[in-house]
Amino acid sequence: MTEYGSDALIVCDNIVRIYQVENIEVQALQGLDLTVDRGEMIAIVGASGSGKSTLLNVLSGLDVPTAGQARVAGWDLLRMTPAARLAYRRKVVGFIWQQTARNLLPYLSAEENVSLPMSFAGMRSRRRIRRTAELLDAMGLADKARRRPGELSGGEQQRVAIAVSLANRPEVLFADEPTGELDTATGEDVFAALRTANRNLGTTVVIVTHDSAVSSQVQRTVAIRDGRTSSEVVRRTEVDEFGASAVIAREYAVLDRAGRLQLPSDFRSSLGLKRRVRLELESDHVGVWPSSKEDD
Ligand SMILES: Nc1ncnc2c1ncn2[C@@H]1O[C@H](COP(=O)(O)OP(=O)(O)OP(=O)(O)O)[C@@H](O)[C@H]1O
Repeated sequence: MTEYGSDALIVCDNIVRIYQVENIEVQALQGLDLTVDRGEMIAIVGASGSGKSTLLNVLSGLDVPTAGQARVAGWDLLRMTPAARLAYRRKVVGFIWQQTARNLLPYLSAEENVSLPMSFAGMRSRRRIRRTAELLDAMGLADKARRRPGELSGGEQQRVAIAVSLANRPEVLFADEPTGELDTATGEDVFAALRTANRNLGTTVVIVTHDSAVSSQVQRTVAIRDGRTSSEVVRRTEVDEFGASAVIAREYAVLDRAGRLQLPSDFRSSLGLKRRVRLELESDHVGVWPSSKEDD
């Protein structure tokens, strides 16, 4: 059997993150599994406190899980030296925060902000200038390159932030509520910019969001509940016999490596499924029945 997620770009295998707050343990992630393939653009959704930000912090190298395995582009996130962690954060991943002001240096122009990570990486000036112009152009901001963040709208600032995060050609872009502070139309522009990064530049994109306009437009939406992945919606475009295309969305329960899955609570309550269930293997599905009265 091949190793779990061996061909995926991001692999989280049973990750646990426990915070200790004064003698109380908070389990922010409780055995979370997730794989993301290279080139995917996915959304992560979930109620407040379900563990989304903790997961992004782990994946972007800001935080270290208590247990489990997490790998991104071959980097083992539980076993990195401080120097490797810095290199990982500079070269392998890009990050966009919800608070627009946190993404950019206020006293630098848009082009200076985009150019900065390339200077840190030691890129020669001529290449840097060319790439800065290309990135701002791809984000639809060629005419605003000289403006400082304070002279740009919230959506324009987020698009500059996307250009900054793409500067050193990261493998993955992580965005935590990138449209959270924006109105609908501006949020759409930011989402379009992320899509450009994904489609035209080939960057894998992972977005944590409460915004249904975002989560309904990506290929896959992963739902997190109580620090675990609980379900996934996969979307694909189907063309009918008349040539009309429609997006088909299908919801799946997540099956972990050990074969465990969670039955939705409304399924359990409507059939009275409790403590144990009877399983039967059919030719193309598995049947789940309540245990018989006599055995209860
Ligand atoms: N630094 C910390 N110290 C202690 N507990 C924390 C810390 N960070 C997060 N938690 C706790 O871990 C759990 C998950 O938090 P997390 O911020 O990951 O959730 P979230 O899904 O991102 O929520 P939101 O949508 O509100 O941002 C919560 O119970 C939270 O209180």
